[in-house]
Amino acid sequence: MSSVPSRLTARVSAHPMPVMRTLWGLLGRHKKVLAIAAAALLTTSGLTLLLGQGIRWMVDEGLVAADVGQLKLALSGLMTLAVLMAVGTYLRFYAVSWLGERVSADLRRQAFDNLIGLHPHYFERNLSGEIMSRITADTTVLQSLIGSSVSMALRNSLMMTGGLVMMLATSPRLTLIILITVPAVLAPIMILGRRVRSLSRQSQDRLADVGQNAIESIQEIKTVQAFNQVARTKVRFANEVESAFDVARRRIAQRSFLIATVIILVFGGLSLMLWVGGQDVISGVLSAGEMSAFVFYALLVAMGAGTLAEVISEVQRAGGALERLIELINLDSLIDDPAGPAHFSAAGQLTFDGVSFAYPSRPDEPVLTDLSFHVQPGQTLALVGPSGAGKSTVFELIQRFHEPSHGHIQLDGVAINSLSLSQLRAAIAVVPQQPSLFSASIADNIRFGRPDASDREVYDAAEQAGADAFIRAIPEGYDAFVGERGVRLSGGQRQRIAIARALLTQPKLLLLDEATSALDSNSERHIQRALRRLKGQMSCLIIAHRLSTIEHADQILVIQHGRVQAAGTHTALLTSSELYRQLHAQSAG
Ligand SMILES: Nc1ncnc2c1ncn2[C@@H]1O[C@H](COP(=O)(O)OP(=O)(O)OP(=O)(O)O)[C@@H](O)[C@H]1O
Repeated sequence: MSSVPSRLTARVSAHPMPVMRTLWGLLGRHKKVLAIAAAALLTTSGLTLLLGQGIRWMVDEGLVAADVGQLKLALSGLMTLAVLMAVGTYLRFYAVSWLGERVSADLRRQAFDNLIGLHPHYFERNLSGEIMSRITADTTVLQSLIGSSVSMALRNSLMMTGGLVMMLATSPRLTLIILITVPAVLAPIMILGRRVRSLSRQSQDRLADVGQNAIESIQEIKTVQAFNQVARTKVRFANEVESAFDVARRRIAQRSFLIATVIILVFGGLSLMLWVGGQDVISGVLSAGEMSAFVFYALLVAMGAGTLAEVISEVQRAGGALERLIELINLDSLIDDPAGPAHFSAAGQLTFDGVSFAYPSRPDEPVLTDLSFHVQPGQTLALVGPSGAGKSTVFELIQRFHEPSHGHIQLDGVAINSLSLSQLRAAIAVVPQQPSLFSASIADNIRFGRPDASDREVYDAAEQAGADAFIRAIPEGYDAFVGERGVRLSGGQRQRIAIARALLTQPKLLLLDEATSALDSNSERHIQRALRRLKGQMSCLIIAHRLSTIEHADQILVIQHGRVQAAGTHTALLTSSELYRQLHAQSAG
């Protein structure tokens, strides 16, 4: 949505040098193909230049001298050159396109590899559609840059240089006229090119907005339709599309103007040259063959300049795309593995020691203040409190999605930020408030945290989570496809699959955030019995609004405004805490 500022692109455009260095680094990994491409490029350019000499030979020795033998010889020479050029061009095209595809695939992977490990806060600031457009659209721009533009630029620069040398050798006077034209061509290219570049970047950003807008509306399609917002959504989308079109239109207008300017300047110069050169041939200073060869080289130079103008603006466009990709690849995660992770074997003892925290997006609003508690291995701790008190935030901190601003969190006596993220997360399993399922089968969803689990283990976990019976009642059973984000299942069914998924990983610390809120009391009792059977094998932290579900917890923390208001067992709290009594009465009523 356009109202959300784009952080991805907030940074001012990077200096071109690091961009070129990165590009070179990426290409440098494929030295063999690069060498083939370079050799083919040099050869075909050299051969093209030789063609001019073939033409001179054909005109002077064959046509003007009226010698059929020489004409034949010249033509066979030209034909041989053409065949060699065909082979060279084949190699060049293949190698260069291969490099384009390879580098964009490498970049796509690097960007995704870095993204998937970034701190979750990053994804709150940057919309998923926008990030995906970086990985797909920007890498495609790059593929065309390396796969054609760079090669075209190099080829045309070579031709221009070679053509100019040959022109000088043929007629320095005429060359002078061309040389005067060149700066007149290059100056407007540079100025207009810069404008095209900035518009290109804007154009890419607008496109990303369009993608994000569509993704959100489609993901929330039922909300959009139920609230009768189809027409307004269409208008909003249309505005995004039109604003993207408008920037694109301005970009192509600049670019068209750039191309038109180049054509006029180049052909103006050529006409001047033909006028002067034609007079030289008439007065006998130049031979007809030399004049033909000169025109051929001049055309090469002119076409080279024209193509360069076009390619330069494309290179600039891709420069923007590459800058953004490099930004993505080099982003450091705020949550990272420590340099030397501690040696660790989890038992499930958890300690919060004076923990305070505010979300990075609202640094001045403390969500947790001086929170301390202790859970022994195998114990169950319940967190209760009004909505927004900070209970789910406690779970986020345990999983190290954020760092506390003060205080320490320890798992089995080790600070969690001195454990590697995989050590920490292997010890924990979570059932979130809104369980997320992937568009795969039920079995695959349960296996998500332990892909190598056997069918038996999957069935057992489902049984403990009270899911086995309903899964078997579905015609395809465990192979049933759950739809995107699990839309084909009910809320309670999704919750039970999420519980099965968590139990299957055999965690030492199980975090249940309103995990049974959508279940009927029968299914809920079934899960509670299963959890009691597992007591001792894992510690359990439960957030619940229905207090009847946590009455048996070893310890209950009553949290309000991010602080512990009271702590104790159910019976103790009923007498000691007014807030607990209120919450209890509300949840019972
Ligand atoms: N990503 C976030 N960025 C900024 N603020 C957040 C974020 N997530 C939660 N908050 C804020 O932090 C506070 C605590 O939220 P939290 O989800 O921990 O509450 P809770 O006690 O679990 O509530 P509930 O019982 O409704 O689930 C709330 O005021 C919420 O608005």
